[in-house]
Amino acid sequence: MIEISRLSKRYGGKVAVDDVTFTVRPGRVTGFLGPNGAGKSTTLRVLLGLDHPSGGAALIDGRRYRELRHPLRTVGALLDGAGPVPERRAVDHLTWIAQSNRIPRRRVREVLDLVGLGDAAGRRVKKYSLGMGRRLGIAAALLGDPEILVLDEPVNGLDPDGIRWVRAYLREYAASGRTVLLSSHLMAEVAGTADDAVVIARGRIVARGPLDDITAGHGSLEAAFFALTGGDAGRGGW
Ligand SMILES: Nc1ncnc2c1ncn2[C@@H]1O[C@H](COP(=O)(O)OP(=O)(O)OP(=O)(O)O)[C@@H](O)[C@H]1O
Repeated sequence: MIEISRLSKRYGGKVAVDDVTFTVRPGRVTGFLGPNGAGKSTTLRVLLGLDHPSGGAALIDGRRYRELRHPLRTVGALLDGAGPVPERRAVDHLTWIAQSNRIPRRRVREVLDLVGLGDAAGRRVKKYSLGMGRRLGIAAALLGDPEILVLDEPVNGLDPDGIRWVRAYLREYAASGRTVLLSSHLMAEVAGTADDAVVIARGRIVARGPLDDITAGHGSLEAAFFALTGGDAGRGGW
């Protein structure tokens, strides 16, 4: 369970996240949706202990990330910017993460096979395509076999096969009673994968709840979003 309560984050005088509250429940895929610059990554960075909140709290199973005893076994994350050393082989990158988190080495092979990189395990990461890099990031998130997955824009750079695989995998993950938070600026992506949605614009939550409730009366998630925000998608585009 993820609980974000009254979370705020300012960078200097700029408010990136403003009094944000929502819950992500087990057994469901929750889409975290908003235009570029809405505050999604900032919220996730605070949740994963990479940034301090200016106010409020972001808790994982009732604790701050830094208080978790086995962080990677509790929550697996894919965030932009935290890539592997390009010279490293994929298998070595994952082995290093596994060893530093007391995760059995055999799990490295398992996750590489799981994401379809079994045959490319020995290749240097700099030779990977964008899509392969995404798959490797997802493999790293899965290493600790966590109860909770937090993925920021996981399908960026993936080909249609990869997108289909991520969708099916996340659905299966949630169906087994685990928790999935999927951040995206792509409405169709969230509409096709999530059970619940949290919609953020300009740092504030504009809607949250079951996807069907949010879209009810609007025809589509896209129509709902523009109705909720008065047609203003925020600072960036979708
Ligand atoms: N380190 C920082 N210093 C200053 N401003 C920041 C910093 N990080 C984020 N911001 C600002 O906070 C706001 C929210 O950014 P954030 O990256 O959380 O949005 P986002 O919803 O994840 O967008 P995207 O889909 O483009 O990643 C933006 O206006 C951004 O410019």
